[in-house]
This record gives sequence, structure tokens and C-alpha cells, in this order.
Amino acid sequence: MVSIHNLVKRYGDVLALDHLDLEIKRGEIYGLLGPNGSGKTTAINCLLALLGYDKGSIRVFGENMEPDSYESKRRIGVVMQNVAVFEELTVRENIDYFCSLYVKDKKRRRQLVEEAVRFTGLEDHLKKYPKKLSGGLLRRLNIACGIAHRPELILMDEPTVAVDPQSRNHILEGIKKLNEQGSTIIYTSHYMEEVEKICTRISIMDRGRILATGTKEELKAMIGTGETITVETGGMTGEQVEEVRLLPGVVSADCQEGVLRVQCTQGAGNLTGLLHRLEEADIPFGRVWSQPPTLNDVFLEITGKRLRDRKEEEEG
Ligand SMILES: Nc1ncnc2c1ncn2[C@@H]1O[C@H](COP(=O)(O)OP(=O)(O)OP(=O)(O)O)[C@@H](O)[C@H]1O
Repeated sequence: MVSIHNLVKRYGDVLALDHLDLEIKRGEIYGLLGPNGSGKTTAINCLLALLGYDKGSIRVFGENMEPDSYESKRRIGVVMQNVAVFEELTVRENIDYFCSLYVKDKKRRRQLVEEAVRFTGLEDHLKKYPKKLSGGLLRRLNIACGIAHRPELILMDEPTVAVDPQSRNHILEGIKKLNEQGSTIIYTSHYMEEVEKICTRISIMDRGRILATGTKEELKAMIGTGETITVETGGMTGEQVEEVRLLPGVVSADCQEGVLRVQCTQGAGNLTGLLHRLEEADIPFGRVWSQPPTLNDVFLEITGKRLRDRKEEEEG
């Protein structure tokens, strides 16, 4: 449905897209995951032919995408980072206005506006003006305006930035429903947990390049990092922790306030090896649990950088 090949975009000396390749199939919720400044917005703007580029090609619905590709553009819905609605129109009027740019039949439009309102949970706010809405509700309105005409392809650029958790959930559930109803979705974000939750395929981007692409399971299988094992112990000496660190398959081990955290490589037998070692050393332990690698581990291993997640941001 979308095919981007060898795309290069420079802003003066800044290389924003560095030979970017993307292949997005009908029916996907495709996640573009990357830190701020990695080129996500630039890629979206090029895809929409809002921005020229230096090299490469972009095809959407099997056609070259050009500034005057109006037929293709009618089939695309856009939800950009910056909220773009009319202050002098109410919530309902705004959604109806944007929908009217694509759908002339009034009866059909009424139906579509109602559906968009339901998708975004704006039922109780229809008569309000944008300036009376909270940040989260305003973003939901922005989304409703972008998707009301039921586009085949929806581009969403960080739609949940600065959104409260309730609105965030509404938005994520809405995206899944839109996809179930037939829309293909491209979703850019730097929130790993969101991408992990809703995206069927993910590309990890950094410095204008795609570093890895796959389902979340495929991405996790690409890296050497495996599970993290956590063990509640009665406390361990530095020497005992060091012995754990030297076990086969252990990348790092750390014990704080009696809680031992062991990062392992991928492979079987890490847990039994560790517990066996603790028993041998007469270290009593209580609860033990193991967590598979996260997208954060994937990102960290591929780029050497930590991608800030929402939880980390909230924790400051
Ligand atoms: N109009 C512009 N002029 C000059 N440089 C720009 C411009 N727009 C973006 N850049 C630079 O291009 C690079 C990619 O930016 P872009 O906004 O596409 O990244 P992003 O991943 O969408 O980040 P964010 O989430 O912060 O928007 C960055 O280095 C940015 O500073």
C-alpha cells in the first residue's frame, strides 16, 4: 500500500532521512518507533507530498505520490502532532466540516460524524468550543477530524503526546477499531509500550535510518538480550553477586535491598542455572519471576541508546 524506497531528505546540513526504505501492507498497524529528531515527522510529510525530498521514490496505492495526487490524498486521513481545528466551530461542527471536504452526502456524513464521535468518546462534548476542551479532549477532536471520512490509510504522528491516560486508552482502542474496520494505519511514536500494544509490525528508526523491522516478537528475537530474572533473597554479599555474574548466560547481575536482578542472554536454562547456584551457595530465596526482553531492550541493543518511555518520563 505504501512503498518508500531509498528516500533522502536534507534540511541544509542536517540529513533528516538517510536512504529510508519502508514497505507497508494493507491491513497493518505499522509503528515507526524512534526518539525525537529521528526523522518520523519528516518521513510522514514526505509521504504526504507536503515536503520535497532529495532522492528516492514514494508510491501510495500503487501510484507515485506527488503534490497534486488528489485522488490518493482523498483516501488518506492525517492526524498530525499539532492540533489543527477551528476555534470558532464546536466539536460537532469541526468534525462535520472536515468530513464534508470528502463526503458530500449529508445523511452519510451524519452517520460518519456520529461514528467518529463514538470512536473518540466525545459524546458529552459536542457543543463545546475547542478552547473549552482539555488537552486530551482536544487531541481526540483532532483525531476525529482526521478519520471521520473513513480513509483507507491513516497517518498518525505522535497522537498521544501530552495526553492523559484515559484519553490515551480511548485513542489506542479507537486505532485498533479503525484497523478492524479496514483502515491501514501508520503510527509514529516514541512510546514503546504503545507501539508494542497496538502495532502489527514495527520499524525502529534512528538518525533518519531504519535500523530494524519486524513484529515485536521478531524484533525481540533479533537481539542477544534475553530474559531478566528477579529473585527475592534474604540479601547477598558482593562476592556472591559476582559469582552469579560469572554464570554462563548472565550479562549482568545486581542485588539491592535483597532483590537480585539478573539480565541474561537468549537461550534455555538461565533460570535453572541461577536457582541451582543460589541453592549451592545456601542463599535462601522467596519469589522468583522472569520477564522477556522489551522493545526498550531491542532499541538499547541496536542503537546503544535508551529510548525514553512514558513510565520513565513520568518517573522523571
Ligand atoms: N524545518 C526544518 N529545518 C531544519 N531542520 C529540521 C526541520 N525539521 C526537522 N529538522 C531536523 O530533522 C531531523 C528530523 O526531525 P523530525 O522532526 O522529522 O524528527 P521526529 O522523529 O519526527 O522528531 P519529533 O518527534 O521531535 O518531531 C532533526 O534533526 C530535526 O532537527
